[in-house]
Amino acid sequence: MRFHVVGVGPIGSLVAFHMRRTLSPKHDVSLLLRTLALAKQNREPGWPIRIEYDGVISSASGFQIETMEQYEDQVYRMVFNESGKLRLPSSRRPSPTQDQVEMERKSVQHEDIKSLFVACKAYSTSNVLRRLQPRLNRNSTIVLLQNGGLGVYEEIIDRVFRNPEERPSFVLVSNNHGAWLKSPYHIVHAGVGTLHFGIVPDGRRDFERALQDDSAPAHARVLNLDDITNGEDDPLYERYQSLRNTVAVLKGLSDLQPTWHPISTLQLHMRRKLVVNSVVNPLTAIMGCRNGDLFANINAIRLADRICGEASQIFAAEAKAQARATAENGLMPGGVYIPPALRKKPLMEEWQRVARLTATNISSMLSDVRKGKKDTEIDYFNGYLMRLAGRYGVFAPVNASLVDLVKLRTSIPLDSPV
Ligand SMILES: CC(C)(CO)C(=O)C(=O)O
Repeated sequence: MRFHVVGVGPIGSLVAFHMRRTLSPKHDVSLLLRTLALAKQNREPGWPIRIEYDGVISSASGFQIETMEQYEDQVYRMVFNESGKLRLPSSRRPSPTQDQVEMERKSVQHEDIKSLFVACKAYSTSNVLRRLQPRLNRNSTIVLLQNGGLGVYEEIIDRVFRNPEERPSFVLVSNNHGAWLKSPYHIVHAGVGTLHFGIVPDGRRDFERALQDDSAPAHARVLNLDDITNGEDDPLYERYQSLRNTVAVLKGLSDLQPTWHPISTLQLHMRRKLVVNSVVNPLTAIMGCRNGDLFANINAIRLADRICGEASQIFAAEAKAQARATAENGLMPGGVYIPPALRKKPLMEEWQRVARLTATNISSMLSDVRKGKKDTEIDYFNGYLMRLAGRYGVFAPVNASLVDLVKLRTSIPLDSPV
């Protein structure tokens, strides 16, 4: 089987490296680059990716390379002439109808993508997926590896794959590894963390069936690949084969410490990570400081206290609304359960733990600001919290102010003279 990786920055490269090292050579790992210019940055055979860990450099090669531009360029040249006008196939034939154009487009289309690991920035993900949409279908699997995954997933469902029947399967990942790009295709794995992941339910199949198995004590029940699909006798085998294989690959990336969770547990991990990013990223980006400058600073702690306080109120309101909806549907009337890990104190402890652990890091948002990028992931961190706050009627002025401050920061040139 072929596994594609799009977004070959630090995390995409780290995952591609470990995939290539773990998988047997009969499986392909293709790096899907956005531009031909990126493809030209690495001319070595097999396209080696180097990972530096504790000063030791290891390399993996044998990747296939595809570029999105190459594909789109081919499509473009089939359909349009040099002056950008619709090509007439021959002087005798009438100009092509929209259907014919579509057929030509399909004929130059690359093979379908079965399994796609997406590690590009949150703000470019839905555009990238829209460009790749012709190659993705309901038998494909998409793994979302980026920060801000909850907001990214909602956006993709809303803007790209609107029809649930035709939608690929989705795997969400909460990644805690710290990595940075030393030079193209040379990544420093600075902080070993974990990969928590879960399958988004699709209402067709219970991927967590093993957890209901009464024949085993609750603590001994584990998620089982056979609940995704157990082979060719399954009428939905074609639909879920790529999902099963993708989950098997993720489980096998042992150096990245992966754990497959039920979706409710995964959402908990993602919400905690969301709050960490909503504290560390905007504060480091606005102040131009390292993560480690925050966790012991009294003013940073006071600001973080308000961010975490608002976040915990939002999560509590969300839990109440969900309990109400469940009771209204007559499904499981009962009390409201707010996971203790989403209360203010544990959230405060979590961002301080991560900031201490990644003390020497330059956060990804500060790095975007320093590169002069206009886009940052703020809409997927504090901006996502704000959207939840609006949905559940919670007042979140500190998160709202941070969104504005980060946007102000990126709209004014850094250190412009006064
Ligand atoms: C956890 C943290 C803040 C580490 O730098 C991060 O995820 C980021 O920089 O985006």
